[in-house]
Amino acid sequence: MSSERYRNYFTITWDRLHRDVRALCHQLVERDFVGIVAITRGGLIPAALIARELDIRLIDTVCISSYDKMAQGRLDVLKGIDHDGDGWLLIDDLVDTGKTAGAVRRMLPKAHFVTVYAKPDGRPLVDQYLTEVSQDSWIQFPWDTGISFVEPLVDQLRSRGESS
Ligand SMILES: O=P(O)(O)OC[C@H]1O[C@H](OP(=O)(O)OP(=O)(O)O)[C@H](O)[C@@H]1O
Ligand code: HPA
Ligand SMILES: [Mg+2]
Repeated sequence: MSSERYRNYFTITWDRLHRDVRALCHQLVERDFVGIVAITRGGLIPAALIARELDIRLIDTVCISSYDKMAQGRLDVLKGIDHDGDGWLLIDDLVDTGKTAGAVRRMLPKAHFVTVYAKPDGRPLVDQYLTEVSQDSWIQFPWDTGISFVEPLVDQLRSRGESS
């Protein structure tokens, strides 16, 4: 699928991500989980933070490749798992179209599936999420971005010939 369906950026900083994950943990802390299954790669970062908050040491992965930057491609399962997810917490960073979540749900039907961010099309596939993001927004994660210098506005305009 083409990246033209995204019209806005929803930018998440490290600090925002950490606060959001901690808020999600408040909704999970009363439950007992055997362990965590993280969906690579995006699920690995929230999984590590959630494992710390909930004191979970047993962490497994489902390894999936689907998007190439903003373009959705064929979904490849590189590593599956040999149980149905009963008692396990399944974590991804986000659900967008729901294609990845649908495939993992079929593998682990009994897992409790959470994401930090959810777009409307994928939302029904997860048990819990923290923040809803519009379907036409691309979520920019801190591991995909960096801090860079921004030229003062007057200099930007001068170099474009829009100001004296
Ligand atoms: O709901 P969907 O439309 O399937 O999109 C959601 C998936 O896309 C992203 O992973 P991606 O394939 O980009 O790989 P990554 O986790 O390695 O970055 C994200 O981490 C989810 O796993
Ligand atoms: O909005 C998104 N941001 C980052 N990765 C993604 N993979 C699917 N949708 C997204
Ligand atoms: Mg992913």
